[in-house]
Order: sequence, then structure tokens, then C-alpha cells
Amino acid sequence: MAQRIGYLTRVEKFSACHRLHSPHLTDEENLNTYTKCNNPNGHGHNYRVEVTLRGPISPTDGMVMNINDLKKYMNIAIMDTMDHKHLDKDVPYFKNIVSTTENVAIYIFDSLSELLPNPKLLYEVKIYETDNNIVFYRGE
Ligand SMILES: Nc1nc2c(c(=O)[nH]1)N=C([C@H](O)[C@H](O)COP(=O)(O)OP(=O)(O)OP(=O)(O)O)CN2
Ligand SMILES: [Zn+2]
Repeated sequence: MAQRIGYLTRVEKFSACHRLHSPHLTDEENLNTYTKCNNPNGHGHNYRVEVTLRGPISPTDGMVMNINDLKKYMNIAIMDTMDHKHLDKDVPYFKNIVSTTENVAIYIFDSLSELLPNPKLLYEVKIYETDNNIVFYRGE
């Protein structure tokens, strides 16, 4: 029988604060660009992250990957580094990279790529910054 391809998604939620402020813009340009999100003291979000793997469903164990293992990798890449943190101050990656949801998605994608035994399985990182603001990144 042909190989069956499955998509496996696991969700994690984390809380963090940040300030949108680009080192490539002046203070005035930052304020004009990010408006209230440029507030010097920051603001917070309850982020929802959906990580999707795409790969063959093993005829032996019936899984794309054991969810217990995916949970472990997501805890390292997401929860340990970002939950209850100030993204710009506590996560070195965002020292000079503005912490937009697009860049948070790239950060998570790249972190998971380094942790997964087979990074080719990583299909998509989707983030809900709010109920209305949603970004997905597929490693392109
Ligand atoms: N392309 C992006 N634009 C913006 C981002 C981003 O990550 N990528 N982020 C923000 C801010 O972080 C801001 O916190 C967004 O909040 P807000 O506009 O208040 O979003 P809500 O959907 O919750 O609020 P509504 O008032 O209901 O629109 C800004 N831009
Ligand atoms: Zn924000």
C-alpha cells in the first residue's frame, strides 16, 4: 500500500510581554509604525501556538511522531524560553530582532528544527497573538 501522509498538530499557550521597537528605525519612526505597541513599558499577550508536523504515518506504531516527544520539544522551544518572560529582554534572539508575531513564529520554527530528530517533519508554526491576529510560518 502507498505510504500514508499525516498532519499532526499540538497546541501550547504561553504568556509574555514585549515592545515593538525596531533598531532599524528612529524613535519617531518606531512610534509612527507600531503606535500603541511601541509603548516604552511594553504590553502583554496570551499567545496560542500550533505546531504541525507532516510526515509518513508509521505502519509499525501508527504515528507521525509520538505526541509525548513533540510535547517535550515544544516545552523546550516555547515554554521554557518564553512563558512569563519579556521577549525583548529575556530572549537573546530578540535583542536586535523586533518581536513581531512573524518573528516569534520564525524563532519557534528554527528552535524546533534544531531539536527535532527529523526536522523535515516540521510543517508549520501558527501563532495566535490575539483572537484576531494570526501568523503562520512554514520555513520558506
Ligand atoms: N504584522 C504585524 N503587525 C502587528 C503585530 C505583529 O506581530 N505583526 N503586533 C502588533 C502588536 O503586538 C499589538 O499588540 C497587536 O494588538 P492589537 O492591535 O491590540 O490587537 P487586537 O486584535 O487584540 O486588537 P483589536 O483592537 O481588536 O484590533 C501590532 N501589529
Ligand atoms: Zn503585542
